[in-house]
Amino acid sequence: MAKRQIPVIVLAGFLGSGKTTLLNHLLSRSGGSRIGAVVNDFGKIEIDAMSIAGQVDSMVSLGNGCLCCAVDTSELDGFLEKLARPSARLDVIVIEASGLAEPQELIRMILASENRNIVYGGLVEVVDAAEFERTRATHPELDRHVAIADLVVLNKADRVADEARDRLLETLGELSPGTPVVPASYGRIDPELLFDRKPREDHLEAVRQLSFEDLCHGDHDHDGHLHAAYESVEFVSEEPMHPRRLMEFLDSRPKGLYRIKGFVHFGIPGHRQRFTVHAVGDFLRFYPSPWARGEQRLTQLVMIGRGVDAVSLRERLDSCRNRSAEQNADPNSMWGVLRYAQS
Ligand SMILES: Nc1nc2c(ncn2[C@@H]2O[C@H](COP(=O)(O)OP(=O)(O)OP(=O)(O)O)[C@@H](O)[C@H]2O)c(=O)[nH]1
Repeated sequence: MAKRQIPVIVLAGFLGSGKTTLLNHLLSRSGGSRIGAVVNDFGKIEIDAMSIAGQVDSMVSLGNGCLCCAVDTSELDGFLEKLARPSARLDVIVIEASGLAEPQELIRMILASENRNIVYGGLVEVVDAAEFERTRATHPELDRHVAIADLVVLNKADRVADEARDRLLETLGELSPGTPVVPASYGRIDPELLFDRKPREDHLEAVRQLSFEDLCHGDHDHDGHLHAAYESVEFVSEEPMHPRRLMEFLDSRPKGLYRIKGFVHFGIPGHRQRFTVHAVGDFLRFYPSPWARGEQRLTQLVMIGRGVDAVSLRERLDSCRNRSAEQNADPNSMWGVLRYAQS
């Protein structure tokens, strides 16, 4: 009997569209299926990997830079080899691309892999219903990503009115005729939609054609990639953060700073939990949760944007450190943070 090959699904979508949320949903709803994940963070601190660790059957993390730019694909091959070994007993492997990755490059790497245990399983493109029209105006490349998808998830449907959602469904349908588009909130889609989906031949053809063009033009050009214009800035503090000052920073964050993610330690009595923070465009949320046992109380932030001044960002965040959190434990100081908190 022929050996079953493990499908490798690419999960892509612009910064903050909800890829990690969707992956976590899949992991919690996988039933008996065993899922392996490859997580590719854009920033140096692996926030995405930390946000899913613990739930996954097998995970490898590739931080600091887009996987789609790997000149040497042996790194990804090595990871796939590790995940696809029979002893891992995985049913499916999901590659969560960075929010700035070029999915067709990742698909090409999978197609080029000589690993006989795997097979390309399709592209799932996550679209942020609240941000898509704006993002696509600045990044027309996103249309191309939707066009080669095998499943489009119109995520954050809860953030738009019904009419806007219907318009978006229509637009997405036009961008990728014949491709299923499913509206979702918090990535809650039926896992069966992914696992039994075969990549469309015409989409694969489009990717292959690109590959041929690239060959004709020599080395492919990363300047045209989404991430060429973006940079990430990291901030780490062992000292707790001052809630009011941090809120001032977040409320006046520079326009080009599209994405912030990470964990914040305030250390204020009554609020000593880990506050996961997410900003996507204008959206801002804190999610309080207990620290893991033995986890170091740290603030770790990754900020991703265009034309941002890294030095000034770090200076501004430095001035948010609360050097004596105990003395400055004003019970009202958390109010601004709690306004954006969601449990
Ligand atoms: N309201 C709402 N928020 C959502 C939904 N899905 C995700 N979010 C929130 O959006 C933020 C970003 O979600 P992530 O899953 O981290 O997005 P991502 O695509 O993995 O982000 P990057 O890896 O940085 O590109 C988080 O605060 C999520 O809780 C949704 O359907 N509705």
